[in-house]
Amino acid sequence: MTIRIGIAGISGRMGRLLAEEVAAAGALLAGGTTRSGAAPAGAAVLPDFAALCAAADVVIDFTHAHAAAAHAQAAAAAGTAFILGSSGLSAADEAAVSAAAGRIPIVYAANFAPGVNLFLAIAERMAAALPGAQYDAEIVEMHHRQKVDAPSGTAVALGRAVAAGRGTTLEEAGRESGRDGHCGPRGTGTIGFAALRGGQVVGDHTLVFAAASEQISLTHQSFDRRVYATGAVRAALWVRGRAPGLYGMRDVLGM
Ligand SMILES: NC(=O)C1=CN([C@@H]2O[C@H](COP(=O)(O)OP(=O)(O)OC[C@H]3O[C@@H](n4cnc5c(N)ncnc54)[C@H](OP(=O)(O)O)[C@@H]3O)[C@@H](O)[C@H]2O)C=CC1
Ligand SMILES: O=C(O)C1=N[C@H](C(=O)O)C[C@H](O)C1
Repeated sequence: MTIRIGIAGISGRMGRLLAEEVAAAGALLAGGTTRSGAAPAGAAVLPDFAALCAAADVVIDFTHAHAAAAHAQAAAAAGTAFILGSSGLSAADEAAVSAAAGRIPIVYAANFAPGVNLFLAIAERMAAALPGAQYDAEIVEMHHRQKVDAPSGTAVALGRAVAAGRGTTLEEAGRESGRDGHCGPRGTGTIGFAALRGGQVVGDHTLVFAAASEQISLTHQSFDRRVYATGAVRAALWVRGRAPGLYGMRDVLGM
């Protein structure tokens, strides 16, 4: 049976592209939700997120962190698989998403681009080989001027990958961000973040390992946010029929 895919926030930058990619994949666009914008022509607008879940086999959500927990709970109540791309979730939001994944399959990814997911795997391996006592890990990201959260979800995921490679967590290693004024020297083993905003940059991420006598950097750049939409629709096709659980894009890609 043709898969029915619903899109939360269908009038947003990602929502519009997702609607196009659902059609391009030969899936059925079950409709979308929007509070203020105009939905793409031909897309049914559902009154709320619960109605969207009732109309769809899988719902894709690229809206806002503040909606993530409630959306995951509503998807679980409806038994609808859930693809979550929103960034900037708090620890409590992520705990609610994990709890919902006890009842439905959820794919939650900071970034749905294949190259970024390879970057995350490489970051973990690099960090394992470059100890924090000698190599300072710094993550620099740049995005369009409309982005509302910082650092980006992808930057945080890179920080988590570095920490995992060093056998710790980002919380234990410590985050350094927003350096300004007399902020003191850098902490050994911490992970630094810097966020740039401007123009219409789709998404640039650089991971730097800087030591006393050498430095290595790895950069990923997205030139078209359609890469995220294609990845999210791929995840939606993959997730149907899966057992409940919290999956990542690396599961979808078989990495
Ligand atoms: N994981 C990934 O690969 C990617 C993640 N993202 C993330 O996706 C999210 C959306 O990005 P983008 O499309 O650029 O943003 P936009 O602001 O263009 O779109 C978001 C849409 O969500 C709706 N929305 C906003 N807040 C809420 C809310 N509290 N509840 C319900 N709906 C809401 C708005 O529509 P309306 O007002 O009509 O309801 C809006 O149109 C961001 O968190 C971004 O970081 C973006 C790209 C890739
Ligand atoms: O808001 C965006 O645009 C993006 N958000 C995601 C993030 O926060 O990492 C993914 C991508 O970088 C684009």
